[in-house]
Amino acid sequence: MRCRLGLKECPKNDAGILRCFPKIEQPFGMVIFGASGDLTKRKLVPALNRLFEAEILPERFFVLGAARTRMGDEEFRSRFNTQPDLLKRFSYTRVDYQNPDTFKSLKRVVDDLMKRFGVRNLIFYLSVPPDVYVPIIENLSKAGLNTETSRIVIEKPFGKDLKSARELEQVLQRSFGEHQIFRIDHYLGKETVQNILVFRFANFIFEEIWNNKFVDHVQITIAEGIGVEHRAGYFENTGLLRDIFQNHMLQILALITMEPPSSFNGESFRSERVKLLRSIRPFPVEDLENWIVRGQYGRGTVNGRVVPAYREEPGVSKNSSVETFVAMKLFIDNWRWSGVPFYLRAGKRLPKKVTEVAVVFKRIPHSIFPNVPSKDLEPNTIIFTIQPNEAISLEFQVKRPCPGMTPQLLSMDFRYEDYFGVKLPDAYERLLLDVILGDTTLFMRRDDLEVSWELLDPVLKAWESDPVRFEPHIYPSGTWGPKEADLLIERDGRRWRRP
Ligand SMILES: NC(=O)C1=CN([C@@H]2O[C@H](COP(=O)(O)OP(=O)(O)OC[C@H]3O[C@@H](n4cnc5c(N)ncnc54)[C@H](OP(=O)(O)O)[C@@H]3O)[C@@H](O)[C@H]2O)C=CC1
Ligand SMILES: O=C1O[C@H](COP(=O)(O)O)[C@@H](O)[C@H](O)[C@H]1O
Repeated sequence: MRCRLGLKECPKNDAGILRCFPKIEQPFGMVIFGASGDLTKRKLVPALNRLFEAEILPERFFVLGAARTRMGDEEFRSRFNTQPDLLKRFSYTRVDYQNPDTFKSLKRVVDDLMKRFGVRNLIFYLSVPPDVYVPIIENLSKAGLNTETSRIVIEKPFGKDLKSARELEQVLQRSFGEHQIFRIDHYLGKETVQNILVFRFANFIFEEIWNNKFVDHVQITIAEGIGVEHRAGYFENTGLLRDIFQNHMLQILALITMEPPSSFNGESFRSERVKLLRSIRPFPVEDLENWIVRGQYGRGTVNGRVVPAYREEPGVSKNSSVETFVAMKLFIDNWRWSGVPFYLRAGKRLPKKVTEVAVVFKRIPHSIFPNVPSKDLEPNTIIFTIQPNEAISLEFQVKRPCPGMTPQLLSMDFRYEDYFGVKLPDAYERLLLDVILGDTTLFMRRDDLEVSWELLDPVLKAWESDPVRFEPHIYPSGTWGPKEADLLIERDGRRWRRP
């Protein structure tokens, strides 16, 4: 099938990197608040660099870093390993996020850059901890920078709870139109996450079995081997539930379970996603421990390296009760999924970095094979390996090539890199492109946030109200979390996959 560029094959450069986005015509300026931080260095600038190398970015654009850290243009540029011609478009200015006067100076700097580069469209990227969003938005408005042609990108976790998320939305709506607001969850930019939709809705056979008549349970794992790194300033005020579940986990769950939208573009896709989130059963706070397990990594060994406990990390309180691991069980109360348990887990300092979804089907009702009871036959499973080694696998039974009738489980695997022969574009490449183009399809809508916080707020409040009862269970780094997380699924007669 030909793609929107009319190509039957995905073009790639000699490094095997996918190069098939159309060149953008309209000029833009991007102001990155918090540009001295981790996201800018690890994700935003590398994504801009790849778009630049692919000659996708327009001739006229600039990037202005804005943060409190004192540095000049050259020091800012020296932080990044990118094409020199790209760095020529980078500059830096100091701002105090709380001080309106510094935003007046910022406007002077921006106006000058807009003249120099012939730019009208401004993008403000808030790559700062959530606590700082509101003052930045209000000061952009006071300085008159929130023009009709400007756009604003808000990073997850979109506030800290339902109340602050609503306050953030009110401030946002006062300063920008809905079409100008890009609430980013970068998992939606991942090719493998988007492919869940193509797998489900471009193939007839899977949708017919994608329900409680055939599915026994679903497991979603978002595991990381890294710890909090140098992000204690953010993470100590956030925790794993806000950092990963309120956004990435719930978005993946929604794509796996939502009803088919009438169209991918426009509001239909986003509406079906929100409809699904609304059907998740609220957690019973009276016996929350039976539904949600909190963990915090202790000392241990990851990939052969001895690592410190969370509480020993720089910037972390010595008696911090912030969770670095969460496992939960939930139900989706609708016709399609009624009665099917969903087991979700995410954490830091686990044995490896892997994100996968496993749709586990029911066992056969009766075995016709001598000495092979149905309980010994592993069920069919469809596994979406979101990252790394991106793939989709189907596990099924075949006959072992020997006398008798002995089934053997094997896996049929589609691996992106083997099949397409390209390295997948990073999520931020696609999402930055969509921001520049003004396409909000892969971004969160305000009701996405409303619903996800409505679901998790009672959990956060319960944890805060009884810190002793909900003290996180310490687990050794390099393990799959506290044993309580295993009990969560094992008491239902199931077990976590070891991806
Ligand atoms: N890092 C990641 O992998 C990802 C991060 N995100 C989101 O992106 C945003 C930024 O993340 P990240 O770059 O990792 O964050 P950082 O902790 O690196 O903070 C970014 C910048 O914000 C400023 N900052 C840090 N703490 C405070 C504070 N308490 N008050 C005011 N300013 C502060 C600092 O700049 P200065 O002091 O110079 O002003 C810092 O360089 C967050 O909302 C995060 O959830 C989303 C996906 C992935
Ligand atoms: O949003 C976040 O995501 C990263 C993991 O992103 P990935 O694309 O590498 O899976 C996580 O490390 C970070 O804590 C969180 O803020």
